[in-house]
Amino acid sequence: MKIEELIRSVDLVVESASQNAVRFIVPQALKAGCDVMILSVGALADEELRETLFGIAKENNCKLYFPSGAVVGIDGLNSASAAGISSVTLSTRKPPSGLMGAPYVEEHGIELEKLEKETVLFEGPASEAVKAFPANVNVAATISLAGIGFRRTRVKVIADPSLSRNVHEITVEGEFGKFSTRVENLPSPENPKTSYLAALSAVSTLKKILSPVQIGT
Ligand SMILES: NC(=O)C1=CN([C@@H]2O[C@H](COP(=O)(O)OP(=O)(O)OC[C@H]3O[C@@H](n4cnc5c(N)ncnc54)[C@H](OP(=O)(O)O)[C@@H]3O)[C@@H](O)[C@H]2O)C=CC1
Ligand SMILES: O=C([O-])CC(=O)C(=O)O
Repeated sequence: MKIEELIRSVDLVVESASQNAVRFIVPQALKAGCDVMILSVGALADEELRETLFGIAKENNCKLYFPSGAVVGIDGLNSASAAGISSVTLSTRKPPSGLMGAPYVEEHGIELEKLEKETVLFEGPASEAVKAFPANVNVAATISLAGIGFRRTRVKVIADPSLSRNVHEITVEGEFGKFSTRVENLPSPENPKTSYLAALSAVSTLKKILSPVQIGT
């Protein structure tokens, strides 16, 4: 069955494919009246696409869901953003093999397999991080959407050969005070590229959509 036919017969589309899939499928799905859950959140760093999607969702009275993905702390960030937030930082540490193929790594000729100790590969705003590492720091996009946007959210990407887990640390400061979170993610049993928690967050978001009881922000 073609995508165009499929979206006419469903209530909710779950995108878990790629940033290109977000560009291609999500506008069509929203126009067809579907709610949409997006995992390739990095696509939303493109301001034009972001405003288009938010606009179509509003016009068609559809919901766009962005699960917490591979990070913890989006609940606190959501609460904190009801008042002023002064800074949000994300530090992502991955085994070098988890960063292979990233455009930033290719463009800079970084020889990941030769790294012997932890190495900071990138430091900059989330707007650049998600383009440099589209399959690795979608979490930076989710944090940007929940908090202070893609330009003000600061991201560090570190390759660490001593790691077997994907480690994401978030620090947020604002009128509420300050919090820090750290998660050490095991890979998904069926897909070593992606943290298991990201898949679980999609399952949890589905349950939240269907449940009459909502817990947490
Ligand atoms: N929000 C978060 O915290 C996280 C988000 N992600 C993101 O979620 C997405 C899925 O992750 P993951 O499962 O690890 O990715 P994979 O690359 O392992 O799998 C993606 C699958 O989607 C297919 N696909 C990609 N683009 C299209 C398209 N345009 N139309 C149809 N099928 C398509 C691919 O097919 P083929 O191989 O044939 O191209 C592949 O089977 C990725 O964008 C990833 O970056 C991942 C982890 C955490
Ligand atoms: O799975 C992870 O740890 C995070 C990830 O790839 C992403 O955010 O794109």
